[in-house]
Amino acid sequence: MPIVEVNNLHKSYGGRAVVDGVSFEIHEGEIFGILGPNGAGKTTSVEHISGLRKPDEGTVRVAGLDPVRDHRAVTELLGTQLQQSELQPKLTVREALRLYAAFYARPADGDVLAERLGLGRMLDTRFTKLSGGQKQRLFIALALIGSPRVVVLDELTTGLDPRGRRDTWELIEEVRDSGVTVLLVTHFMEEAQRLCDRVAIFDSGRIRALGTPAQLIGQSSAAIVVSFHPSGPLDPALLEAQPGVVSVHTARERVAVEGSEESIHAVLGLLARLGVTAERLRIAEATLDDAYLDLTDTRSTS
Ligand SMILES: Nc1ncnc2c1ncn2[C@@H]1O[C@H](COP(=O)(O)OP(=O)(O)OP(=O)(O)O)[C@@H](O)[C@H]1O
Repeated sequence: MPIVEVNNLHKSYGGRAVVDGVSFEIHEGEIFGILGPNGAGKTTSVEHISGLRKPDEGTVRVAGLDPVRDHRAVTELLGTQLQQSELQPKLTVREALRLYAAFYARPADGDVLAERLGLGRMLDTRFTKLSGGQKQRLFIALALIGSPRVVVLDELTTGLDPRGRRDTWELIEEVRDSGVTVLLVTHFMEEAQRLCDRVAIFDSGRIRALGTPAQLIGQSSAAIVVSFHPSGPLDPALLEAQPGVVSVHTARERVAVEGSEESIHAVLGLLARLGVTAERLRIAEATLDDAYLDLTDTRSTS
């Protein structure tokens, strides 16, 4: 049974559809990613799962419960990452964990959680004295303090340096491995590709694509980029005419051909027939970033 079910969700503000018929399911034990440009309706959808918004139409269920009607019960099941501004600067890590533990019927042991998240030696440190990465660890700890079955992490690694981001990814994987389902809202494609079991790409209030990162990359029209220095003159129009080729770019004598897997064989076959050698040949697979740009209208609506 899915732990989260969103079915035909609609939400409008001032007559404008912000969430326009969104449906998806999150399976227990997975890391589910939500991606999309600013204003795509990601946070609004997630706030419906947390019971902070009431759908205009459609249904949302968390472990079979209605987040609005059964708000108290859903709060016990769902941990939400807090925004930085919601913490008192003078609170210590221990005080913050105790304070938030008091909201739940079956809280985790704050000291054990702090230890697990690498904050064991920071228990008496005030919030303002923590580094960006330590603050993020504390937010994850606070999201987990109620022993939730699902944890919602919204733009968790924004503002972190590459090292801090990678450390946080490992933490999120540990959280998933401990049996907690993770809903991750992110703008970072690399993060989604590395972490998420499945991803939904939102755009203008709708889901444009949903699947594993590999499936979404496979759906992208330009799944492969073949680039090389041709040993002799080469007409780009001949390359463009090959089956599976999406685009051809030439920069400083290097030719880059984007296309489907089929295009590799077609391009290499053409070069062989023309007697042109592909020097310094590189074949790169598309990333989730390429798939995202392909699948979304990247204009911001907010
Ligand atoms: N309470 C509200 N009243 C009016 N408009 C709202 C309200 N909440 C959200 N919106 C609008 O709904 C749209 C979607 O917002 P939402 O925060 O869900 O987008 P998002 O995909 O999370 O964007 P971002 O990546 O910028 O966080 C935005 O245009 C926003 O201005």
